[in-house]
Amino acid sequence: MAENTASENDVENVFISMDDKIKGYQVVESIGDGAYGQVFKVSKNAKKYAMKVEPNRLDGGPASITKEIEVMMELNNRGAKFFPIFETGGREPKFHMVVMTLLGENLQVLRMKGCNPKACTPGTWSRIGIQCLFVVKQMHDCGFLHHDLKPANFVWGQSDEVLTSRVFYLIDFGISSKFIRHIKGTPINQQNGFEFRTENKKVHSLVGTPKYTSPKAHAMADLGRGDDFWSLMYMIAELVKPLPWEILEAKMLEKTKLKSKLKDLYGIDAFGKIETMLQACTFHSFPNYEMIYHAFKDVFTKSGASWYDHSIGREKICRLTNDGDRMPRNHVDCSVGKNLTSDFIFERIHFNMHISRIK
Ligand SMILES: Nc1ncnc2c1ncn2[C@@H]1O[C@H](COP(=O)(O)OP(=O)(O)OP(=O)(O)O)[C@@H](O)[C@H]1O
Repeated sequence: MAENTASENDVENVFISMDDKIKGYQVVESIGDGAYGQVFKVSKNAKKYAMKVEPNRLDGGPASITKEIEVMMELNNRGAKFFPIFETGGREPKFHMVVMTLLGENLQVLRMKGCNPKACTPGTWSRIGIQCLFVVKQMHDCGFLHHDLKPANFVWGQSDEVLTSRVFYLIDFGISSKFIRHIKGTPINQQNGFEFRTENKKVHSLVGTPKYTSPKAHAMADLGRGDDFWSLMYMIAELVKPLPWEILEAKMLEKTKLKSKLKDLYGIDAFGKIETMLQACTFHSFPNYEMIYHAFKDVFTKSGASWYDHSIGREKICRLTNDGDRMPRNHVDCSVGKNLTSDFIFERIHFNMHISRIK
């Protein structure tokens, strides 16, 4: 779906079986499939990890895992929370691979397991919206755009991790990009040692997954932080009710998306001002994160839901109910959203805050 996808015929044939050992990691089971390759649960020294494997391209072209490793390492080094931790990675004879923190199920799967996959309660979708906003903002604060925000790329922490099993992590940085660059001659960690990279006047292919890409992606514009938020807004709107372009493709999808209004997708007039704000965002703009936060927060408050409700949809998923019963409730850190007071989210990292003022 995403940019740069090589077709099956353009890549090495790679068959990984459950008995294989790769760089000392024992393959345990397959846990995910994507456009670029496969993801396995692996183990080493009694610890479990996730390993993503991407077959080499026959034309010798770059592997998206190389970019993924670069981004993951920088997010880790900058202390960004709720991203997988890089363990090891690199090139094998027939494929590239990366080993990282093993996380839980993705939002797409969780939604399908809920009692009504087509509609979550306002308390649930607003809570998820706030958590996802938090993690995306951290990525932006580190100077990166994700470019492929969609339910399959938000995953819960592992089910047996008390603190993180109900918090969304962001994965898949294969087409992420940096919108800032280091100014030569300044110390690498100095806050004001960065500037915007040059804006591309035109891009040549659609970046991201068509269902969730921003209107500007369809116009082949160089994307900025606001465009990640279009994707996030579409992704959360899909938890409210199916998107009008759900089953459409190509031109019809684009046409329907461009004439749809966020306030109608959410059925809430107040979401209209988020649309206006995002429409005004350029490559350089610092989106109004606070406006999005308050829109979700208002819905959450009115819903009367609790931060400690672990469900997706109206009914708790069986496995979660069982885990939840055993857990000390006040120790479960699904309260990440609860802690997102203005202070926490808006005066936290601000690594590139000054950049918003450079034009
Ligand atoms: N660290 C992880 N822990 C647990 N599951 C993971 C992890 N990384 C990926 N997965 C699972 O594997 C799926 C595919 O992973 P990923 O999105 O990274 O692959 P991809 O080939 O880049 O996919 P895409 O088609 O979106 O480009 C995810 O949706 C998720 O369910």
